[in-house]
Parts: sequence; structure tokens; C-alpha cells
Amino acid sequence: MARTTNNKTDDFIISVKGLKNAFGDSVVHEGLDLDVRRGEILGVVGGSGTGKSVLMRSIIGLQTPVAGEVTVFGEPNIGREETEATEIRKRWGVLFQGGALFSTLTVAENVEVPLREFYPDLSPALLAEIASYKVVMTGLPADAANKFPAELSGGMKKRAGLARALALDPELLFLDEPTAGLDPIGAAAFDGLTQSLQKTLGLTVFLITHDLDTLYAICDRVAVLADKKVIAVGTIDELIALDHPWIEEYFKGPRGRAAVATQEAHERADEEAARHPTEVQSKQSAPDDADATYAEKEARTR
Ligand SMILES: Nc1ncnc2c1ncn2[C@@H]1O[C@H](COP(=O)(O)OP(=O)(O)OP(=O)(O)O)[C@@H](O)[C@H]1O
Repeated sequence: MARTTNNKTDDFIISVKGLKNAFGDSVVHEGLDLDVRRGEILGVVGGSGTGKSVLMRSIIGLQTPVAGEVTVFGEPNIGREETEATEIRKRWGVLFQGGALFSTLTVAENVEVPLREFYPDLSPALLAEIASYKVVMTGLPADAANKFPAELSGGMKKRAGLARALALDPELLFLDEPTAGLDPIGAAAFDGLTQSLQKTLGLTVFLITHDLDTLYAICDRVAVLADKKVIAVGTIDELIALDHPWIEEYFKGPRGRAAVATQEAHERADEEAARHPTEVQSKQSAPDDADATYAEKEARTR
């Protein structure tokens, strides 16, 4: 694997070495290595079927590898005793592809699922209080807590899934294609939410995505899966400098160029806002729909 960033003081929260995964004769990973640094947002990219989700499942213990080592929080995470595994599972949250909410439970009840599993003695009042706090934390209106998933838009479902992933105050967050299916405004809002949660809660984020805007906007480093392994990991600039045909095509193709343009536009807008803070302040307090949060706009439409 090409390691484009060299830092001797690295503090790895996840370390994968020599991973092999196979389904029958079909080998998905072979000799895969990957380190995730504490506090970073690591984007994981690769063509469809390269095994991004299988890698995530191997790290969180839902997929038993044929060979290799997975260390999370400095502890080996393969073949653990159930009680030890439970202690480690408490320290991460997962947003699965599609949200994976229980359709017969309200949003609050969905958020309560991991709380009930890991802290069965919590009172119903405390469970409800924690659930509503997590719901609001993800930018959903408070009354979304009592809604069923079918009553929510795609963006709200993602936020509800995120609220559940945050239920146990995790140190590590796994997000599997969190912006898939969202419109560009909703996707950008979700990226902003992920980044602000990562900064305020000090999270490490393992983020599988096909969304180039997300990679440019919030990822500290990106790992590229191809040929059954992580072929490179580094910042986007470092990856592009590697001169690898797939990476080149991925980041410099039409979608990659559009993502760069979007990112540059955001940076210009941020600089403008920094130069004219009072103007921005007065705009923010105006009842202009363009300045409403995504959650507020979504809430108004129902
Ligand atoms: N439970 C399973 N049984 C058999 N094959 C599986 C299973 N889970 C995944 N696979 C296979 O492993 C390969 C990698 O799947 P995975 O879902 O990890 O890909 P991915 O990179 O996340 O793809 P995408 O970007 O399309 O979501 C695929 O060929 C898939 O069919």
C-alpha cells in the first residue's frame, strides 16, 4: 500500500493488518492494511463491490475474516469473548447504509434501542430524555422524536440513524454512505453536521462514501480500495500526486472537477463571511428561508 503521509506520533484508533475476506471462492480482500488515526475523518472510497462495507463489517465484528488482524482502541477485535466484545461495541456508533431504522418504532424508540441493550436499568424517563437530546443534536426538530421512519424524509431518516449511532456517546463513528440519496443541499448539510459533531465531540469518523463533495469538504484523509486492498491513503492532494490511473480518473474526472469547484465556492463564501461578519449576522437573523437550517426547512414542509 502506498502510505502517503508519514507521522511517527500517530495514535491509531483502528489498525487492520493482512486482512483477508472471502465468500466461498470469491475473495474480497487479501492482505489489506489500514490505520485510522484518532480524531480524523477518514473517507473510504473504491468502485462498487470493492468491499468497503465488508471492511467496515470486519472492523466492527459483524464479518469474521479468513485471516488478518483487526485492532480497535488498541485491543484485538476478532474472536473476542462476548462480554469483552460488548464493552468495545459501546464505544462506537454505526450508521448503516440506508439508515436501518426499525420501521415499527418511533425515532426516539429507535435511539433507545442501543441504550436499552447496553444499559438495561435506565428508567423510561431517562431513556426518553437521552433520546430527545440526541434527536435535537442531529438537527431534527424535537417533534421528530415521536414520528415513525415512514413519516420522515430521506434526510431526516439519515439524521435519525445518526441520532441512534450517537446514543451511547461513542468515540468512534462508522458512516456507510451517509449522503447517498440526499439532494445536494441536504448532503452538504449532513456533511456539515458530521464535521461539527466530530469537532465538538472529538470523534474519529470512518466514512464510506461515493460522494466527492463529502471527500473534499470534510475528510482529513482518504483510503482507496482496489485490487482487494487499500492501495493508497492520504490527503486528496497526496493521492492525486501518486499518478495512479483509477485515482486520477476518480478525482480528476468530470465529477471530481465539479466537486473541486463546489469546494472552492464554499471556501470563497466562508472567506466572504469572515470579511463581513456583521452582514452575515444580520442575514442570519432575518426570516429568510435560504438561511433556515435543513431540518427547519424539512420540518416546515410536513
Ligand atoms: N454476505 C455476503 N455473502 C456473499 N457475498 C457478499 C456478502 N456481503 C458482501 N458480499 C460481496 O462482497 C463484495 C463486496 O461487497 P461490499 O458491499 O463490501 O462492496 P462495497 O464496496 O461496499 O460496494 P458498494 O459501493 O456498491 O456499496 C461484493 O461482491 C458483494 O457481493
